[in-house]
Amino acid sequence: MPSTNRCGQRSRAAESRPHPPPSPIPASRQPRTCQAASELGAYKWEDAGKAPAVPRIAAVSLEMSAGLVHIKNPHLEAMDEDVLYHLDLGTKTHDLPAMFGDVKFVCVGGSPNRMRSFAQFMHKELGLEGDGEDLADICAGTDRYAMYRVGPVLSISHGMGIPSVSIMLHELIKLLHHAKCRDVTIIRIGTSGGLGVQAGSVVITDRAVDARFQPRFEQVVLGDVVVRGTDLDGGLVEELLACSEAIPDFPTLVGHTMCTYDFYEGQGRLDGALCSFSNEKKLQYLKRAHDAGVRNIEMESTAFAALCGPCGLRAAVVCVTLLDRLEGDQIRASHEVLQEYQQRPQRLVAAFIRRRLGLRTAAGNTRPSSD
Ligand SMILES: O=P(O)(O)O[C@H]1O[C@H](CO)[C@@H](O)[C@H]1O
Ligand SMILES: O=c1cc[nH]c(=O)[nH]1
Repeated sequence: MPSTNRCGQRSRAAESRPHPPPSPIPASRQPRTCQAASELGAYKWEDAGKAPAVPRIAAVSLEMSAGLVHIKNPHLEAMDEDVLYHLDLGTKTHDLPAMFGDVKFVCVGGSPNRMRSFAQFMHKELGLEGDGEDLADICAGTDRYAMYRVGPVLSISHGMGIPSVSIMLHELIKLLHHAKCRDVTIIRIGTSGGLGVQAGSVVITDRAVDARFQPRFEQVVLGDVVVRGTDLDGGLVEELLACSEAIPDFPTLVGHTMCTYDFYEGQGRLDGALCSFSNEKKLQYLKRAHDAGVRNIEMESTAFAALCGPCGLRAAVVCVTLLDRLEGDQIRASHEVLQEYQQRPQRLVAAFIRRRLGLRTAAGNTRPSSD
């Protein structure tokens, strides 16, 4: 495998650097760990008040080996209806297997317009009939998220930040499970702030890390901190990087992505309504992040990885960088430039989907509309 892509931008440094050791946490503050491998074994069935007929671990591994999406919640089995409230869908009101059973690719991103424009772009890239202009929003009954279906591709918006993406993913993963989808690949196509990379570069995430540069996602559950791993699919990273070779007009690299709970202070910005640190401290922090292998910063990747992987979805994160955070905080590029930047992850992911489907011509070299 080449050590750089055509633009010479592959970040080997980010891949080869060992994990920095976890920062010491006093025993009294040690969070309850719920890493993917140990999670099932640690689950207490008596807590759920219902033992399954088939040992759950065996049932789940059967589902996984069949490529099915599985949910790790025994309570769902006892429900006669599942209302996916924020998607305006449900198991009694909709025939989910008929609507979604053959979905193979799910693409998610913050903005409803971006995800509509991506769906229209995929309509063209897949050579489907019509111009794709009249695609219906499947979630039109709610204004929380927007969802479009184009052939085997589902395109869904998730809003900004971990709480918003997490709600959408809980319902989306249940939807894919109820629909009996198999072998689903899910990709976040987003925007981000770069670290030491040229604005407009596309970063394929090899590791999603938190604001302490650790590959973990922490959530308070019933008053305890639960920690989940943030593994992404290494094979997908390589496949996506290989697809970038056919799109030479922007740099694509592999690196760690830092996920924060905030756009301003949480990403070390000096330009929020509040700021509690100096420019010097900010730069020290961002340089430490860069030294730890971080090449971009956004606000969903750890939750995305922590939810998708354990449920049997092959997951990847592909984000364009809108600026280099070592050079500033404000995003000053023009509307036109930002629109074109946003299209870059879409073009790469379209090329990937086309390659997976065996469609050969001009992959990635047409452009989405500028919505
Ligand atoms: O471009 P999207 O997908 O919205 O993602 C990035 O942009 C938002 C901040 O502007 C955050 O949600 C961040 O993760
Ligand atoms: O700096 C940036 C740009 C886009 N999205 C982020 O989360 N941060």
